[in-house]
Formats: sequence, C-alpha cells, structure tokens
Amino acid sequence: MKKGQPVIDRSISVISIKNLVKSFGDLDVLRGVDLDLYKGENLVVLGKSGTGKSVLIKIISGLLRPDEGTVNVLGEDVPQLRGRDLDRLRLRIGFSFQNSALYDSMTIKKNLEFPLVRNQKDLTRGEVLQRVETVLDAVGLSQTINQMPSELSGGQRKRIGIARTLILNPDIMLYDEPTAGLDPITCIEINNLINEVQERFHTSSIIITHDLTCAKAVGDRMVMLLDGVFQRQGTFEEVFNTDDKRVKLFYDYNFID
Ligand SMILES: Nc1ncnc2c1ncn2[C@@H]1O[C@H](COP(=O)(O)OP(=O)(O)OP(=O)(O)O)[C@@H](O)[C@H]1O
Repeated sequence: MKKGQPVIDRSISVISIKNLVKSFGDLDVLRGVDLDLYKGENLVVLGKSGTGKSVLIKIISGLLRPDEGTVNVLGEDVPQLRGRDLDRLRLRIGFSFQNSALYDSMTIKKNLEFPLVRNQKDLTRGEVLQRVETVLDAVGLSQTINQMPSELSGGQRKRIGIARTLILNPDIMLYDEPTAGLDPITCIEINNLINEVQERFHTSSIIITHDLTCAKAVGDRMVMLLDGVFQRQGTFEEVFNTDDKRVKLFYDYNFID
C-alpha cells in the first residue's frame, strides 16, 4: 500500500477523455475509453502487451489523432491543436520513456541544461544552474553534476532522465514502464522517487507498468485496459478482487513480491 498522503483534488481533471476510439485498419485498439486524471494524482494504467497503452499516451500527447471521442489535457482540446500550440502543451507534460536516453557525450549538467536552454531562452546562467541543482537534489544525485552518463548505474541514469523531465516544471508526468529492466532494489528506489516527485513538484501522473509491485507502491488509483476499454478501476485490491480470468491471469504473470 502507498505511503504518505498526497494532496489530490478530485474536482479538477487535468486529463479528461471521453469515448476514445482508435483503430488501425481492422485492428480496433481503443473501443470507447473514458479516463480522468485528477490534479495531484498518480494513476497507474495496467494492461498486457499490445492492449493500447502506448497508443493512449500518444493520443494524450497529440502524437496520434483519435478516430472518435474527446481528449482534453490541461484545458486544451488536444486533437484540435497544431504547431506551436501543441508544442506549448507538450512542454507542460514530462515524458519519462524507456528509450529517453541521455546524451553520452555530455556531462550530467549539460544533459540537464539542454531542454531548459532550448525552451526557456530568457533564463540567466545563474537561474539555469539553480534549476539544475534543484532537480539533481530532488533525484538524490547532486554529486554526479560533472560526471558522464557512462559513469552512472542504470538506476542512476533513470533518475537523471526523470530530473531532465522535471527541469521544465511539468504539470503532468507520463512514466512508461519506469522500472523495466531494473533490479528489485533499484525498482524500490524508482517507486519512491515517483512518489517524492508527486509530493515535491505537485505533479499529476500516469504510470504505465506491468510491474504490480510498482503499481501498488505508486498508484493512488489504477485502471486496467482489457479488450479496448477500462474494465477494472479503483485501488489495487478493487482491481484484482474479481473472478475475471483475464485479470487473474494478468496478476499471476506480473506480481512478484
Ligand atoms: N502506428 C501504428 N500503426 C499500426 N498499428 C499500430 C500503430 N501503433 C500501435 N499499433 C498497434 O496497436 C496495438 C497496441 O499497441 P501499443 O503499443 O499501444 O501496445 P501497449 O499496450 O503499449 O504494449 P506494450 O506493453 O507491449 O508496450 C498493437 O497491436 C500495435 O501493433
């Protein structure tokens, strides 16, 4: 069960999706998805491989257009946004993806400065350094500021990836399989970090994961995508306390405690 008491405002939906439908040719991936992400909440999206979790994230971030339905993110009608308006919205969303690799030829400091210098040109050098130090402190890696990515462990690189996302002060964080490929101790550290980010930066987050230990540790609420719709939602216990064979199978394959 999750520790701490996050401040969640259920009267504000930072993401609101209604009747979302998306197909590719004959393949109906999303068949009428409804979803709200409340302000300050960590929402875990569960679902076996190929159920459309990445498609959902791509639609939320405007990388894919839905066939039907409404997708509202931070008050914006995402499928209607184009060009700079879409870029501006994306800057308010932090993406922590498995393949969001660091630049190997740059120090940690340069890696962290990069998105800031590119997107917020009015900052002074002192302000940039202060932001770098703040996010490094948040992920517990202040001492690595002058190191190269190759000198860090996999878990540390993951933390720096999250710091690089936080440096733009996003309202929403999207974590795609944050613990994939990490050892159990490092998984616990990343789970703790996701909760610390929620508390310290007041972000609202969607966490996509197969790792049910992670889901349990970080999720204020979870939803499970099954056959193109969210069939189960609630707390961990509410989602898994069912006779639905598909849910039981998912649990048996994915829960290691
Ligand atoms: N651009 C695309 N064109 C055609 N088919 C696509 C496209 N994007 C995704 N799909 C298909 O949609 C389905 C859902 O894919 P998606 O990547 O969302 O799955 P997922 O739930 O994220 O899986 P995983 O956990 O393995 O990452 C898959 O069958 C995939 O092949």
